[in-house]
Amino acid sequence: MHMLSGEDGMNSKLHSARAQKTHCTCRIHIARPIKLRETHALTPSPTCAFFNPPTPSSVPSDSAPLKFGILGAARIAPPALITPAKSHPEVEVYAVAARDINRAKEFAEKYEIKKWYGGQSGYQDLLDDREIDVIYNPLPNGLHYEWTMKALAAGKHVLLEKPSADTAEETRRMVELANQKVLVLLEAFHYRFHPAIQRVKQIIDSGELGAIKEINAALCFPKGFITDDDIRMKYDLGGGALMDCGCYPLSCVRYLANSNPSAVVSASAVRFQKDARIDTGASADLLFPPPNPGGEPVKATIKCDFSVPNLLGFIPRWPDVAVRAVCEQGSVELFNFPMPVIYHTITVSPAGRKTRTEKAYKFPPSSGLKGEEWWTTYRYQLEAFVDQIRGRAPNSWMSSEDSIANMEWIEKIYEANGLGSRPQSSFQLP
Ligand SMILES: NC(=O)C1=CN([C@@H]2O[C@H](COP(=O)(O)OP(=O)(O)OC[C@H]3O[C@@H](n4cnc5c(N)ncnc54)[C@H](OP(=O)(O)O)[C@@H]3O)[C@@H](O)[C@H]2O)C=CC1
Ligand SMILES: O=C1OC[C@@H](O)[C@H](O)[C@H]1O
Repeated sequence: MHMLSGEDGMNSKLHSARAQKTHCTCRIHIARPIKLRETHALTPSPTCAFFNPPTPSSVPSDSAPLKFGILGAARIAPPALITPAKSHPEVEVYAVAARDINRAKEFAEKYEIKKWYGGQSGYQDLLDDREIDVIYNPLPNGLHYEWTMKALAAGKHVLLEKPSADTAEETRRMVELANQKVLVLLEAFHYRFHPAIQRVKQIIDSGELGAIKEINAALCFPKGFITDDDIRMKYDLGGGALMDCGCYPLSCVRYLANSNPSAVVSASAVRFQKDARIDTGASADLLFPPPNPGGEPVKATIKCDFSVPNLLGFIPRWPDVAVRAVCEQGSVELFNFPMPVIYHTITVSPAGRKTRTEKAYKFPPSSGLKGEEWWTTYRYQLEAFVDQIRGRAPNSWMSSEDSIANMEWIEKIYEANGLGSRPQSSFQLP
């Protein structure tokens, strides 16, 4: 079956041409081509990116693929690791562990993973598997610390889901152990690795729009997306909207401001009816140091929500998933900073000049940076992670200090909104 939902023949041809260019083996293209005013790239097919990426025709013979083991049959594992791994010649998703052996087996069979572990000792058995080089940790936030510490202690590199832990102290300890063991530990803030957010940062840093004055970022989901029994609603597992989706806008404003905040000006939260320690939505006003000596502090607002109600109860709202920076001589906005491969727009409005729209699915050829237009944020992230393990220079990197600082400010916002930090793990390495 070859199904195209493009609006006209011209767009269909563009899609076919792209499929050939990237040697994409996808058979179903559901992306709706977009009419662009000024583009740097065409819109890739999310189907190709998320479900059926091209597979490499040859594997480099100089080094065996890194074998990854997954802790938990988590929903995020397929888009964040299993699918991106298919197009990475140096990655093999080799094993999975789940608390229930049948679940582990089912997951392994579904995703063609060679080995599975289960039962009470399943997670530890996976860590003890000497074949495994790297652990992907997509456990609930409240278990990130314990299982990352155990994985590092077992000598494995770790790709750790966001937010890195429940507290900054936990993140600090994981970073210390990784450094001590000379292992790579990366918090999976995938959006950072994509050209779209990096292009926005480049525009700001270039000074084209003058000094930055204000940044606003949001990540809000429609009501019903997160159910009451989800790990995100459980305090003991490190739940809460600020932890889950608020950590992105926070990370994003810190990234674009090139610094950490200097203060939380105000913070509020909507509390979950069944557990007042859980926020189903949160927002905070932050201040950042002035970009220039003697200048004004930069103002920032972050917002997250698990349950944005539909209009009139049934009409979904336009998703609030944008970051916008207002500078002295104009503004720049990136719509859909967390999932840019599906669709994104960078709108640059220089004061007194024409607004332009950019797209950035791939780095410009002159940069020498790696990537394909269909690469998801996760695929870019995996490339960088493997490069770092292999001792090659990645396209870009997110430092451990950055992860620690994000947790510090999550805690400061929870302190300011009255909910308090998530519980620190009592786990200690033997
Ligand atoms: N980078 C991204 O885009 C995203 C990141 N995430 C992050 O990934 C992590 C997992 O999220 P998600 O995949 O949605 O969650 P899931 O609930 O689908 O997966 C969590 C896994 O944790 C395991 N687990 C172990 N102990 C418990 C416990 N006490 N209660 C519940 N589950 C337990 C379960 O594994 P088992 O199979 O052993 O039962 C389960 O598969 C979170 O940290 C989240 O923030 C989530 C979504 C997107
Ligand atoms: O990391 C995330 O990004 C996407 C959301 O669906 C999810 O709640 C969050 O964990």
